[in-house]
Amino acid sequence: MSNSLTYKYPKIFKLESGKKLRHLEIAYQTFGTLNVNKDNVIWACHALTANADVLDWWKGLFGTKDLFNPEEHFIICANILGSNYGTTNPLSINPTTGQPYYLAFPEFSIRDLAAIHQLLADHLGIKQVKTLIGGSLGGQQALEWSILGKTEIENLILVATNAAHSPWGIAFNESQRLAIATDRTFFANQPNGGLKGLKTARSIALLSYRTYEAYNETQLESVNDKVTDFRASSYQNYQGEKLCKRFNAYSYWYLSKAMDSHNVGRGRKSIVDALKLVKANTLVVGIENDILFPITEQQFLAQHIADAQFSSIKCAYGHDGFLIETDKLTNIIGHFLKESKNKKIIKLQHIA
Ligand SMILES: CC(=O)SCCNC(=O)CCNC(=O)[C@H](O)C(C)(C)COP(=O)(O)OP(=O)(O)OC[C@H]1O[C@@H](n2cnc3c(N)ncnc32)[C@H](O)[C@@H]1OP(=O)(O)O
Ligand SMILES: N[C@@H](CCO)C(=O)O
Repeated sequence: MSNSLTYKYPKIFKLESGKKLRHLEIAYQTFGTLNVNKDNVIWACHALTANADVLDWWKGLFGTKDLFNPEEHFIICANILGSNYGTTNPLSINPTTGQPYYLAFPEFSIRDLAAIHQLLADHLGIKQVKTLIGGSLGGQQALEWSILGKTEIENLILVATNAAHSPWGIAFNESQRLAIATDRTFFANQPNGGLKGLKTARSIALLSYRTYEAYNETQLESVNDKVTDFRASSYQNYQGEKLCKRFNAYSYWYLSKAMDSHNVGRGRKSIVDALKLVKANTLVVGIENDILFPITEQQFLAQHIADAQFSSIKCAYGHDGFLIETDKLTNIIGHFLKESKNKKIIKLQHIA
């Protein structure tokens, strides 16, 4: 039912910056079967450190017993450029030197990630996506892809994301890169270069993914006499080390820069004009106490994307709630998709 595949793009991929990437490989997974009408595609875009296995990291929303069910849908998720889960990334071999790229990897943008989704869709012969969904950096890609307008996207679901990355978000990312850059091994260009820095970067990032309340709920001490060795300290260390076991500092560096670059208004008349280019039935979901992508950003998206619906969920976790609150997302998205289907039937009846 699930397939792990790689598409080797036969041409040179031209990045938004004008730089060129040879030997682009896109690692992706599919779940389920494309139906005869080719109209059951659900395309998920992953966030910063996830991978193409959407049934693993978004379980509860994607799975045999879930809303996006591979027995009914053809689910596709591609690992993004720069990430270390199979797609071309800074540790891949640079065909010019025969050595891994490391810091010679070209910088890329969210728009490049969207263009690569388009390449894969073309390769798979997919002209229509029933539902395109992404949260956080995944939502940024989904939005850019919808604006690109080359594939017909029936439903677009944007969760905890924005139209342009905020100064606040960029400042968080820059602080994480500063942490990586203090680790001199990062500049030695070796597979585990910068890991100490990456640990600190994840610790900083976590503060933006969680909330004051979440730390109180999970890390409060049960005794009052401690002066050191706090649970919250151990949690930060643990989370930093956990990421270092499955990621690398170079991918993190480049992906965080791509996130900073996100601005749908770039090279277009304005952000508002760019949002007007979205043709899909759109649902925007915000998390009420998300400090990284505050709810005003999703309200803005819903205000400027034609006929978009807006919904919010409560989650003590904050931003990472988009990965955790799958029951709430299932309710909201399920309802939206039902309404969207009814609207389509009424439209078709009208035409007939
Ligand atoms: C190959 C792959 O694994 S890639 C796919 C996995 N990653 C992704 O998809 C990226 C997106 N996912 C995420 O960002 C996260 O997994 C989330 C947001 C969904 C959940 O985060 P989690 O870290 O699981 O939850 P939370 O913040 O509550 O932390 C729980 C962990 O911290 C540990 N922990 C909690 N308190 C402490 C403490 N005081 N000291 C040390 N460790 C602690 C728990 O034991 C638990 O450990 P575990 O992850 O080994 O089970
Ligand atoms: N926790 C998410 C990032 C939040 O956008 C991840 O590690 O991918």
